[in-house]
Amino acid sequence: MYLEVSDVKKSYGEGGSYIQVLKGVSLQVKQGDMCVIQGTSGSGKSTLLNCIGGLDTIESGSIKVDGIEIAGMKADELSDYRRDYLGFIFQFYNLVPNLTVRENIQVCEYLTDQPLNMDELLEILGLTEHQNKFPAQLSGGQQQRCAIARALIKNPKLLLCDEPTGALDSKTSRDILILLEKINATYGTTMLIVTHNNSIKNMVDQVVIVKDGQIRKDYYNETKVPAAELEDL
Ligand SMILES: Nc1ncnc2c1ncn2[C@@H]1O[C@H](COP(=O)(O)OP(=O)(O)OP(=O)(O)O)[C@@H](O)[C@H]1O
Repeated sequence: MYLEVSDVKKSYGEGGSYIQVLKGVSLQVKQGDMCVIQGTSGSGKSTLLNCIGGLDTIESGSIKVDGIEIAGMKADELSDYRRDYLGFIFQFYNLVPNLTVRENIQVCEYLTDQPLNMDELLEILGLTEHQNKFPAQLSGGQQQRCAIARALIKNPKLLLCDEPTGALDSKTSRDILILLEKINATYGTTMLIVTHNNSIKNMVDQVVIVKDGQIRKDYYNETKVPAAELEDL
C-alpha cells in the first residue's frame, strides 16, 4: 500500500473547547489510485488530509507514505517530506499575485532536481496562451489550473486535494476533473480528494466516507465513470 493510515487520533482545544476530531482513523490507498474522501461538514476530512500532508500533527497512530513513517517527524523532516513527496491543491488557489502564471509555477519547479517539463505541463493544462498573464487576469478555472500546475511541476507522488472544484461552476469543475484524471493516467500520481460533490466519487478507484471522526465506509469503485461523463457535477 502506498498510503497506510492506522488508528490515527487527533483533537483540538482543552477543557470546554476540547474536541476529538479523528477518533482512530485507519485507511489504506494503493499506489496510483484516486481516492475520494467524503463526509458531512465538520466530520474531520480536512484535518485528516492535513495530517497526511504533514501540515498538522497527530496524537497517536501511524501515517506511512511509501513506507516512511511521518508521525513523530520534526518540523524540518516534515518540510522535506512535503517537498519530496507531496503536491497540494486547495479550494482557493493560493497563487502569488505579482508573478505571472509561468513564474508562479517556476517557484515550485526549483523545489526538485527532476521537474516535469514546464512547456509540456502548460500544454496539458491549457495554460500555454496564458503563461505570461497575472492571476488577476485569469478566470477561476484558469487560476485553479495554474494552482494544479504549481502542485504538479515537481511530479509529486501523492497529490492532496481539498475541495479542488469547490469554487468552480459545473463545466469548469468537469474540466479540472478531466485534468486530474489525465494526470493520474499519465504520471501514476496517487490522489486523495476531499470533496462535498457527490458525483466525483463515481470517477475514482476508492471511496471513503468519514462521519464524526471515524471511517464509516471504505470501498473500491468497480464501475468507474470517466470524468467527462459524470452527471450532476
Ligand atoms: N485548528 C483547529 N482548532 C480547533 N478546532 C479545529 C481546528 N481545525 C479543525 N477544527 C475542528 O475540527 C472539526 C473537523 O474539522 P475539519 O475541517 O477537519 O472538518 P471537515 O470534515 O473538513 O469539514 P468541512 O466539510 O466543513 O470542510 C470541526 O469541528 C472544526 O471546527
